[in-house]
Amino acid sequence: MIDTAAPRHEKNEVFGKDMGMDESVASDERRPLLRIESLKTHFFVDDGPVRAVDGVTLTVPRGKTVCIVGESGCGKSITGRSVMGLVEHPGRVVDGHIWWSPADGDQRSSAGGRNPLRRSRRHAADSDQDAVDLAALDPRGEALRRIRGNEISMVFQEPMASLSPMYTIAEQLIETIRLHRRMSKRDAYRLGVELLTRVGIPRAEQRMNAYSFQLSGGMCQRVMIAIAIACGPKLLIADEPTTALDVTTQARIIDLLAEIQAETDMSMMFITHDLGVVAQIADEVVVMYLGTVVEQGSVEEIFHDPKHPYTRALLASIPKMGVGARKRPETIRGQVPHPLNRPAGCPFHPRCDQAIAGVCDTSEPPTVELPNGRRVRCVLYDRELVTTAAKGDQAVEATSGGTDE
Ligand SMILES: Nc1ncnc2c1ncn2[C@@H]1O[C@H](COP(=O)(O)OP(=O)(O)OP(=O)(O)O)[C@@H](O)[C@H]1O
Repeated sequence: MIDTAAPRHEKNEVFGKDMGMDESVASDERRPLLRIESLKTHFFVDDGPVRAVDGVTLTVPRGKTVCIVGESGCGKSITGRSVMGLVEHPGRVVDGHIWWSPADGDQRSSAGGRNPLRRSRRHAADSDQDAVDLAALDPRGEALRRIRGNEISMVFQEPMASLSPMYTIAEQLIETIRLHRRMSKRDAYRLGVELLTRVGIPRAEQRMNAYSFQLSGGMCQRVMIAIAIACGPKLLIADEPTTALDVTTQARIIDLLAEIQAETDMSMMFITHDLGVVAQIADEVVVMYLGTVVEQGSVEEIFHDPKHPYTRALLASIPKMGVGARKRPETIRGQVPHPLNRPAGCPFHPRCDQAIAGVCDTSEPPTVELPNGRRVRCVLYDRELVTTAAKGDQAVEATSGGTDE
Protein backbone atom coordinates (compact mmCIF):
# COMPACT_ATOMS: atom_id res chain seq x y z
CA MET A 1 0.00 0.00 0.00
CA ILE A 2 1.32 3.43 -0.74
CA ASP A 3 0.46 6.85 0.50
CA THR A 4 -1.28 8.63 -2.31
CA ALA A 5 -3.40 10.71 0.02
CA ALA A 6 -1.00 13.63 -0.11
CA PRO A 7 -2.78 16.73 -1.38
CA ARG A 8 -2.64 17.08 -5.11
CA HIS A 9 -1.28 20.27 -6.56
CA GLU A 10 -3.87 22.79 -7.54
CA LYS A 11 -4.88 21.63 -10.98
CA ASN A 12 -4.26 24.46 -13.37
CA GLU A 13 -5.25 24.43 -17.00
CA VAL A 14 -1.82 24.14 -18.53
CA PHE A 15 -1.92 24.10 -22.25
CA GLY A 16 1.31 23.59 -24.05
CA LYS A 17 2.81 23.12 -27.41
CA ASP A 18 1.73 20.18 -29.53
CA MET A 19 4.93 18.22 -30.09
CA GLY A 20 3.45 15.56 -32.37
CA MET A 21 4.68 11.99 -32.04
CA ASP A 22 7.37 12.37 -34.66
CA GLU A 23 9.12 15.37 -33.23
CA SER A 24 12.07 14.83 -30.99
CA VAL A 25 11.68 15.17 -27.28
CA ALA A 26 12.65 18.23 -25.29
CA SER A 27 16.30 19.03 -25.60
CA ASP A 28 17.99 18.28 -22.34
CA GLU A 29 21.11 20.01 -21.16
CA ARG A 30 22.54 16.56 -20.96
CA ARG A 31 21.55 14.28 -23.74
CA PRO A 32 19.55 11.35 -22.39
CA LEU A 33 21.23 7.97 -22.34
CA LEU A 34 18.37 6.45 -24.28
CA ARG A 35 15.79 8.15 -26.42
CA ILE A 36 13.09 6.07 -28.00
CA GLU A 37 11.32 7.89 -30.79
CA SER A 38 8.05 6.82 -32.43
CA LEU A 39 8.97 3.16 -32.02
CA LYS A 40 6.71 0.56 -33.58
CA THR A 41 7.13 -3.15 -32.93
CA HIS A 42 4.54 -5.40 -34.51
CA PHE A 43 3.90 -9.15 -34.50
CA PHE A 44 2.82 -10.57 -37.81
CA VAL A 45 0.31 -13.28 -36.89
CA ASP A 46 -2.34 -14.93 -39.08
CA ASP A 47 -5.08 -12.56 -37.90
CA GLY A 48 -3.08 -9.49 -38.94
CA PRO A 49 -0.36 -7.34 -37.42
CA VAL A 50 -0.46 -7.09 -33.62
CA ARG A 51 0.69 -3.51 -32.95
CA ALA A 52 2.25 -4.33 -29.58
CA VAL A 53 4.31 -1.13 -29.54
CA ASP A 54 2.73 1.54 -31.67
CA GLY A 55 4.61 4.82 -31.67
CA VAL A 56 6.38 4.87 -28.31
CA THR A 57 8.43 7.97 -27.49
CA LEU A 58 10.27 8.12 -24.18
CA THR A 59 13.61 9.06 -22.69
CA VAL A 60 15.84 7.55 -20.05
CA PRO A 61 18.12 10.18 -18.48
CA ARG A 62 21.60 9.27 -17.30
CA GLY A 63 21.83 7.76 -13.85
CA LYS A 64 18.07 7.80 -13.34
CA THR A 65 15.40 5.16 -12.85
CA VAL A 66 12.51 5.30 -15.25
CA CYS A 67 9.56 3.07 -14.37
CA ILE A 68 7.27 1.91 -17.14
CA VAL A 69 3.77 1.21 -15.86
CA GLY A 70 0.46 0.19 -17.34
CA GLU A 71 -1.96 -2.69 -17.29
CA SER A 72 -1.15 -6.08 -18.74
CA GLY A 73 -0.73 -6.14 -22.51
CA CYS A 74 0.15 -2.43 -22.88
CA GLY A 75 3.49 -3.19 -24.55
CA LYS A 76 5.87 -2.60 -21.63
CA SER A 77 7.90 -5.79 -22.07
CA ILE A 78 8.01 -5.53 -25.84
CA THR A 79 9.36 -1.98 -25.51
CA GLY A 80 12.17 -3.30 -23.26
CA ARG A 81 12.83 -6.24 -25.58
CA SER A 82 12.93 -3.93 -28.60
CA VAL A 83 15.76 -1.97 -26.98
CA MET A 84 17.67 -5.21 -26.43
CA GLY A 85 16.93 -6.55 -29.92
CA LEU A 86 15.23 -9.51 -28.28
CA VAL A 87 11.81 -9.43 -29.96
CA GLU A 88 10.89 -12.96 -30.94
CA HIS A 89 9.53 -14.08 -34.29
CA PRO A 90 6.96 -13.21 -35.67
CA GLY A 91 7.63 -9.79 -34.16
CA ARG A 92 10.00 -7.09 -35.34
CA VAL A 93 10.67 -3.39 -35.06
CA VAL A 94 8.95 -1.86 -38.08
CA ASP A 95 9.53 1.85 -37.54
CA GLY A 96 11.09 4.46 -35.27
CA HIS A 97 14.41 4.97 -33.56
CA ILE A 98 16.13 3.83 -30.40
CA TRP A 99 18.91 6.37 -29.90
CA TRP A 100 21.61 5.02 -27.64
CA SER A 101 24.13 7.59 -26.45
CA PRO A 102 26.55 5.96 -24.03
CA ALA A 103 29.29 8.59 -24.33
CA ASP A 104 29.26 10.93 -21.40
CA GLY A 105 32.88 11.77 -20.75
CA ASP A 106 33.49 8.37 -19.21
CA GLN A 107 34.46 7.04 -22.61
CA ARG A 108 35.04 3.33 -22.81
CA SER A 109 34.92 0.86 -25.57
CA SER A 110 32.12 -1.68 -25.86
CA ALA A 111 34.67 -4.45 -25.64
CA GLY A 112 36.52 -3.22 -22.59
CA GLY A 113 33.89 -2.72 -19.94
CA ARG A 114 34.62 -1.07 -16.59
CA ASN A 115 34.61 -2.10 -13.03
CA PRO A 116 30.92 -2.76 -12.35
CA LEU A 117 31.36 -1.99 -8.69
CA ARG A 118 32.85 1.43 -9.14
CA ARG A 119 31.01 4.70 -9.56
CA SER A 120 31.33 6.10 -13.05
CA ARG A 121 32.77 9.53 -13.76
CA ARG A 122 30.47 11.86 -15.66
CA HIS A 123 31.96 15.19 -16.60
CA ALA A 124 32.41 16.02 -20.22
CA ALA A 125 29.59 17.25 -22.37
CA ASP A 126 28.03 14.67 -24.62
CA SER A 127 28.76 14.56 -28.25
CA ASP A 128 25.96 13.70 -30.62
CA GLN A 129 28.22 11.93 -33.00
CA ASP A 130 28.26 8.60 -31.30
CA ALA A 131 24.52 8.11 -30.77
CA VAL A 132 23.62 4.73 -32.24
CA ASP A 133 20.17 3.88 -33.53
CA LEU A 134 19.67 0.41 -32.05
CA ALA A 135 16.49 0.01 -34.10
CA ALA A 136 18.58 0.12 -37.26
CA LEU A 137 20.96 -2.63 -36.13
CA ASP A 138 20.51 -6.29 -37.02
CA PRO A 139 19.15 -7.92 -33.83
CA ARG A 140 21.36 -10.92 -34.47
CA GLY A 141 24.37 -8.89 -35.59
CA GLU A 142 27.69 -8.39 -33.85
CA ALA A 143 27.18 -4.67 -33.13
CA LEU A 144 24.00 -5.14 -31.11
CA ARG A 145 25.38 -8.26 -29.45
CA ARG A 146 28.33 -6.20 -28.22
CA ILE A 147 26.07 -3.54 -26.77
CA ARG A 148 23.73 -6.13 -25.25
CA GLY A 149 25.19 -7.46 -22.05
CA ASN A 150 28.06 -5.03 -22.21
CA GLU A 151 26.35 -1.65 -22.12
CA ILE A 152 22.71 -2.67 -21.69
CA SER A 153 21.59 -5.69 -19.65
CA MET A 154 18.19 -7.09 -18.87
CA VAL A 155 16.78 -8.96 -15.88
CA PHE A 156 13.62 -10.95 -16.46
CA GLN A 157 10.62 -12.02 -14.44
CA GLU A 158 11.50 -15.71 -14.01
CA PRO A 159 14.99 -16.05 -12.56
CA MET A 160 14.80 -19.86 -12.51
CA ALA A 161 14.00 -19.95 -16.21
CA SER A 162 16.76 -17.48 -17.03
CA LEU A 163 19.51 -19.65 -15.51
CA SER A 164 20.54 -22.94 -17.05
CA PRO A 165 20.09 -25.96 -14.76
CA MET A 166 22.92 -27.70 -16.65
CA TYR A 167 25.74 -25.43 -15.51
CA THR A 168 26.96 -24.20 -12.14
CA ILE A 169 26.55 -20.56 -11.18
CA ALA A 170 30.33 -20.15 -11.55
CA GLU A 171 30.28 -21.49 -15.10
CA GLN A 172 27.47 -19.13 -16.10
CA LEU A 173 29.00 -16.12 -14.42
CA ILE A 174 32.48 -16.75 -15.80
CA GLU A 175 31.12 -17.32 -19.29
CA THR A 176 29.24 -14.00 -19.26
CA ILE A 177 32.19 -12.09 -17.84
CA ARG A 178 34.64 -13.52 -20.38
CA LEU A 179 32.24 -13.01 -23.25
CA HIS A 180 32.49 -9.28 -22.76
CA ARG A 181 35.77 -8.68 -20.97
CA ARG A 182 39.27 -9.85 -21.70
CA MET A 183 40.03 -11.67 -18.48
CA SER A 184 41.59 -14.94 -17.38
CA LYS A 185 39.29 -17.62 -15.96
CA ARG A 186 40.85 -17.12 -12.56
CA ASP A 187 40.19 -13.37 -12.57
CA ALA A 188 36.67 -13.89 -13.89
CA TYR A 189 36.07 -16.36 -11.05
CA ARG A 190 37.31 -13.82 -8.51
CA LEU A 191 35.09 -11.12 -10.00
CA GLY A 192 32.20 -13.61 -9.93
CA VAL A 193 32.64 -14.16 -6.21
CA GLU A 194 32.90 -10.41 -5.68
CA LEU A 195 29.68 -9.86 -7.63
CA LEU A 196 27.77 -12.56 -5.74
CA THR A 197 28.90 -11.00 -2.48
CA ARG A 198 27.83 -7.59 -3.74
CA VAL A 199 24.32 -8.80 -4.52
CA GLY A 200 23.99 -10.16 -1.00
CA ILE A 201 24.61 -13.87 -1.49
CA PRO A 202 26.13 -15.29 1.70
CA ARG A 203 29.03 -17.77 1.38
CA ALA A 204 29.47 -16.65 -2.19
CA GLU A 205 32.40 -18.97 -2.92
CA GLN A 206 30.33 -21.99 -1.96
CA ARG A 207 27.37 -20.81 -4.07
CA MET A 208 29.60 -20.55 -7.10
CA ASN A 209 29.53 -24.36 -7.29
CA ALA A 210 25.76 -24.63 -6.90
CA TYR A 211 23.20 -25.22 -9.66
CA SER A 212 20.18 -22.95 -10.03
CA PHE A 213 17.75 -25.63 -8.77
CA GLN A 214 19.66 -25.73 -5.50
CA LEU A 215 18.93 -22.04 -4.85
CA SER A 216 15.75 -20.20 -3.86
CA GLY A 217 13.94 -17.91 -6.33
CA GLY A 218 15.33 -14.85 -4.54
CA MET A 219 18.90 -16.23 -4.69
CA CYS A 220 18.49 -17.00 -8.40
CA GLN A 221 17.33 -13.45 -9.05
CA ARG A 222 20.37 -12.13 -7.17
CA VAL A 223 22.56 -14.30 -9.38
CA MET A 224 20.78 -12.92 -12.47
CA ILE A 225 21.39 -9.39 -11.21
CA ALA A 226 25.08 -10.27 -10.63
CA ILE A 227 25.28 -11.53 -14.22
CA ALA A 228 23.46 -8.45 -15.49
CA ILE A 229 25.82 -6.01 -13.76
CA ALA A 230 28.96 -8.05 -14.43
CA CYS A 231 30.10 -5.77 -17.23
CA GLY A 232 29.05 -2.52 -15.60
CA PRO A 233 26.14 -1.73 -17.94
CA LYS A 234 25.06 1.85 -18.45
CA LEU A 235 21.44 0.73 -18.58
CA LEU A 236 19.70 -2.10 -16.79
CA ILE A 237 16.27 -3.08 -18.05
CA ALA A 238 14.41 -4.90 -15.29
CA ASP A 239 11.20 -6.51 -16.49
CA GLU A 240 9.00 -7.28 -13.48
CA PRO A 241 12.08 -8.68 -11.71
CA THR A 242 10.26 -9.42 -8.47
CA THR A 243 6.89 -10.71 -9.65
CA ALA A 244 7.78 -14.36 -9.09
CA LEU A 245 9.11 -13.74 -5.57
CA ASP A 246 7.52 -13.54 -2.12
CA VAL A 247 6.88 -10.10 -0.66
CA THR A 248 9.90 -9.97 1.66
CA THR A 249 12.26 -11.12 -1.07
CA GLN A 250 10.66 -8.63 -3.46
CA ALA A 251 11.48 -5.78 -1.11
CA ARG A 252 15.10 -6.96 -0.71
CA ILE A 253 15.63 -7.24 -4.45
CA ILE A 254 14.16 -3.78 -5.03
CA ASP A 255 16.46 -2.36 -2.34
CA LEU A 256 19.41 -4.12 -3.94
CA LEU A 257 18.66 -2.72 -7.40
CA ALA A 258 18.22 0.78 -6.00
CA GLU A 259 21.54 0.48 -4.12
CA ILE A 260 23.43 -0.72 -7.19
CA GLN A 261 21.82 2.00 -9.27
CA ALA A 262 22.91 4.68 -6.83
CA GLU A 263 26.43 3.25 -6.46
CA THR A 264 27.27 2.77 -10.09
CA ASP A 265 25.24 5.57 -11.66
CA MET A 266 23.75 3.21 -14.21
CA SER A 267 20.31 4.09 -15.50
CA MET A 268 17.45 1.71 -14.97
CA MET A 269 14.34 1.07 -17.01
CA PHE A 270 12.06 -0.71 -14.57
CA ILE A 271 8.94 -2.39 -15.92
CA THR A 272 6.29 -3.05 -13.32
CA HIS A 273 2.60 -3.24 -12.45
CA ASP A 274 3.34 -2.28 -8.89
CA LEU A 275 2.83 1.43 -8.23
CA GLY A 276 4.16 0.95 -4.69
CA VAL A 277 7.52 -0.03 -6.16
CA VAL A 278 7.31 2.92 -8.55
CA ALA A 279 6.82 5.34 -5.65
CA GLN A 280 9.86 3.82 -3.99
CA ILE A 281 12.41 3.77 -6.78
CA ALA A 282 11.35 5.89 -9.75
CA ASP A 283 12.82 9.22 -10.76
CA GLU A 284 10.59 9.33 -13.79
CA VAL A 285 7.47 7.44 -14.76
CA VAL A 286 6.27 6.44 -18.21
CA VAL A 287 2.63 5.41 -18.39
CA MET A 288 1.78 3.12 -21.30
CA TYR A 289 -1.57 2.21 -22.75
CA LEU A 290 -2.17 -0.11 -25.70
CA GLY A 291 1.26 0.27 -27.23
CA THR A 292 1.63 4.03 -26.72
CA VAL A 293 3.01 6.33 -24.04
CA VAL A 294 0.19 8.42 -22.62
CA GLU A 295 2.26 10.35 -20.11
CA GLN A 296 5.85 10.78 -18.94
CA GLY A 297 6.84 12.91 -15.96
CA SER A 298 8.78 12.93 -12.72
CA VAL A 299 7.54 10.57 -10.04
CA GLU A 300 6.29 13.53 -7.98
CA GLU A 301 4.35 14.96 -10.91
CA ILE A 302 2.81 11.65 -11.84
CA PHE A 303 1.71 10.81 -8.28
CA HIS A 304 0.63 14.25 -7.14
CA ASP A 305 -0.55 15.87 -10.34
CA PRO A 306 -1.41 13.19 -12.88
CA LYS A 307 -2.65 14.66 -16.14
CA HIS A 308 -3.84 11.83 -18.33
CA PRO A 309 -7.22 10.33 -17.42
CA TYR A 310 -5.62 6.86 -17.64
CA THR A 311 -2.87 7.81 -15.17
CA ARG A 312 -5.53 9.18 -12.81
CA ALA A 313 -7.53 5.98 -13.14
CA LEU A 314 -4.46 3.82 -12.44
CA LEU A 315 -3.67 5.84 -9.32
CA ALA A 316 -7.27 5.68 -8.13
CA SER A 317 -7.13 1.90 -8.40
CA ILE A 318 -4.47 1.47 -5.71
CA PRO A 319 -5.29 1.18 -2.00
CA LYS A 320 -4.61 4.38 -0.04
CA MET A 321 -3.12 4.99 3.37
CA GLY A 322 -4.01 7.88 5.66
CA VAL A 323 -6.86 10.17 4.70
CA GLY A 324 -9.37 8.30 2.54
CA ALA A 325 -7.90 4.93 3.48
CA ARG A 326 -11.36 3.53 4.21
CA LYS A 327 -12.58 4.30 0.73
CA ARG A 328 -12.46 1.28 -1.56
CA PRO A 329 -10.05 1.72 -4.44
CA GLU A 330 -11.79 2.33 -7.74
CA THR A 331 -11.39 -0.10 -10.58
CA ILE A 332 -10.86 1.06 -14.14
CA ARG A 333 -13.98 0.14 -16.03
CA GLY A 334 -13.60 -2.27 -18.92
CA GLN A 335 -10.38 -3.89 -20.04
CA VAL A 336 -7.42 -3.08 -22.21
CA PRO A 337 -8.53 -4.17 -25.70
CA HIS A 338 -6.29 -6.58 -27.62
CA PRO A 339 -4.10 -4.64 -30.07
CA LEU A 340 -5.94 -6.42 -32.93
CA ASN A 341 -9.15 -4.67 -31.79
CA ARG A 342 -7.70 -1.23 -31.30
CA PRO A 343 -10.46 1.40 -31.02
CA ALA A 344 -10.39 4.31 -33.45
CA GLY A 345 -9.10 7.65 -32.13
CA CYS A 346 -7.64 7.65 -28.64
CA PRO A 347 -7.18 4.00 -27.61
CA PHE A 348 -8.34 4.85 -24.06
CA HIS A 349 -11.53 6.69 -25.07
CA PRO A 350 -13.99 3.79 -24.52
CA ARG A 351 -12.89 3.66 -20.86
CA CYS A 352 -12.38 7.39 -20.33
CA ASP A 353 -14.83 9.50 -18.31
CA GLN A 354 -13.61 12.68 -19.97
CA ALA A 355 -13.77 11.50 -23.58
CA ILE A 356 -15.12 14.13 -25.97
CA ALA A 357 -17.53 12.61 -28.49
CA GLY A 358 -16.59 13.34 -32.07
CA VAL A 359 -12.99 14.05 -31.09
CA CYS A 360 -11.54 11.28 -28.93
CA ASP A 361 -13.33 8.55 -30.87
CA THR A 362 -12.20 9.80 -34.26
CA SER A 363 -8.75 11.35 -34.13
CA GLU A 364 -5.45 10.21 -32.66
CA PRO A 365 -4.66 12.35 -29.61
CA PRO A 366 -1.80 14.83 -29.88
CA THR A 367 1.23 14.60 -27.64
CA VAL A 368 1.40 17.88 -25.77
CA GLU A 369 4.44 19.14 -23.97
CA LEU A 370 3.69 20.81 -20.65
CA PRO A 371 6.08 22.92 -18.58
CA ASN A 372 9.15 21.05 -17.23
CA GLY A 373 9.30 18.87 -20.32
CA ARG A 374 6.34 16.81 -19.18
CA ARG A 375 4.48 15.08 -21.97
CA VAL A 376 0.88 13.96 -22.11
CA ARG A 377 -0.92 12.38 -25.03
CA CYS A 378 -4.43 13.68 -24.58
CA VAL A 379 -6.67 16.11 -26.41
CA LEU A 380 -7.70 17.73 -23.10
CA TYR A 381 -4.34 19.56 -23.06
CA ASP A 382 -4.60 20.88 -26.60
CA ARG A 383 -6.27 24.27 -26.33
CA GLU A 384 -7.10 24.51 -30.01
CA LEU A 385 -8.73 21.11 -30.29
CA VAL A 386 -10.73 21.54 -27.09
CA THR A 387 -11.94 24.99 -28.20
CA THR A 388 -12.92 23.66 -31.62
CA ALA A 389 -14.75 20.74 -30.02
CA ALA A 390 -16.59 23.13 -27.67
CA LYS A 391 -17.62 25.34 -30.61
CA GLY A 392 -18.82 22.24 -32.46
CA ASP A 393 -20.96 21.33 -29.44
CA GLN A 394 -22.47 24.80 -29.32
CA ALA A 395 -23.23 24.59 -33.02
CA VAL A 396 -24.90 21.22 -32.55
CA GLU A 397 -26.89 22.54 -29.57
CA ALA A 398 -27.99 25.61 -31.55
CA THR A 399 -29.03 23.47 -34.51
CA SER A 400 -30.91 20.92 -32.43
CA GLY A 401 -32.49 23.76 -30.40
CA GLY A 402 -33.88 25.23 -33.63
CA THR A 403 -35.34 21.92 -34.74
CA ASP A 404 -37.13 21.36 -31.43
CA GLU A 405 -38.98 24.66 -31.53
N1 LIG B 1 4.92 -13.51 -29.60
C1 LIG B 1 3.85 -12.73 -29.71
N2 LIG B 1 2.95 -12.91 -30.70
C2 LIG B 1 1.86 -12.11 -30.83
N3 LIG B 1 1.57 -11.10 -29.96
C3 LIG B 1 2.42 -10.89 -28.95
C4 LIG B 1 3.59 -11.67 -28.76
N4 LIG B 1 4.24 -11.23 -27.64
C5 LIG B 1 3.50 -10.21 -27.18
N5 LIG B 1 2.41 -10.00 -27.94
C6 LIG B 1 1.36 -9.00 -27.75
O1 LIG B 1 1.94 -7.75 -27.59
C7 LIG B 1 1.18 -6.97 -26.67
C8 LIG B 1 2.10 -6.34 -25.67
O2 LIG B 1 2.68 -7.35 -24.87
P1 LIG B 1 3.67 -7.05 -23.66
O3 LIG B 1 4.17 -8.36 -23.14
O4 LIG B 1 4.67 -6.06 -24.07
O5 LIG B 1 2.68 -6.38 -22.61
P2 LIG B 1 3.01 -5.93 -21.12
O6 LIG B 1 2.51 -4.55 -20.97
O7 LIG B 1 4.44 -6.17 -20.81
O8 LIG B 1 2.08 -6.91 -20.30
P3 LIG B 1 2.42 -7.77 -18.97
O9 LIG B 1 2.46 -6.76 -17.88
O10 LIG B 1 1.29 -8.71 -18.87
O11 LIG B 1 3.76 -8.45 -19.22
C9 LIG B 1 0.15 -7.91 -26.05
O12 LIG B 1 -1.11 -7.68 -26.62
C10 LIG B 1 0.64 -9.26 -26.43
O13 LIG B 1 -0.45 -10.15 -26.63
